[in-house]
Amino acid sequence: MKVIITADHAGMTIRNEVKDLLEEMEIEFEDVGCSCESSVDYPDYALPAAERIANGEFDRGIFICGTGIGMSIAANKVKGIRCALTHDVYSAKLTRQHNNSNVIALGERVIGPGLAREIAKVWLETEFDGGRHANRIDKIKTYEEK
Ligand SMILES: O=C(CO)[C@H](O)[C@H](O)[C@H](O)COP(=O)(O)O
Repeated sequence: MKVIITADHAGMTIRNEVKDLLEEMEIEFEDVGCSCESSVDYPDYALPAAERIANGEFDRGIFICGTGIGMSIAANKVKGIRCALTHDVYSAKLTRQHNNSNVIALGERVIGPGLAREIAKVWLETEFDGGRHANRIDKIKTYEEK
């Protein structure tokens, strides 16, 4: 699995926690910024990172901002992206099993780094259930093709 990570200025602590987790799990990843503490605009990071998942360069993404909302709205504009804003472990598991989410968004002004790590770990470890859930995702894909 190859994972792309991005964060705006409000997500740097969780970004570093997630990078530590990925190293521990020996999962290949690329961190595409932001690289500074000054204010940046989350679409400038979410949209290109999401495109690199949609084009097959990466399998999954973990996008972090203050609430996770801006990153998730932007990521979900990219065809083929199913980004789940996830602030609890149960949803992290279910969004893999049922939605086959390929991105999670996390909000550093909402949850702490410890919970973010647990959410990311469960999300990375959980497989898609397929079956009836695949039919539902196919309906989203059909809509995207219109
Ligand atoms: O998009 C967001 C809110 O939905 C993100 O949380 C941003 O990180 C946030 O808006 C940044 O806010 P700031 O006041 O510019 O630091």
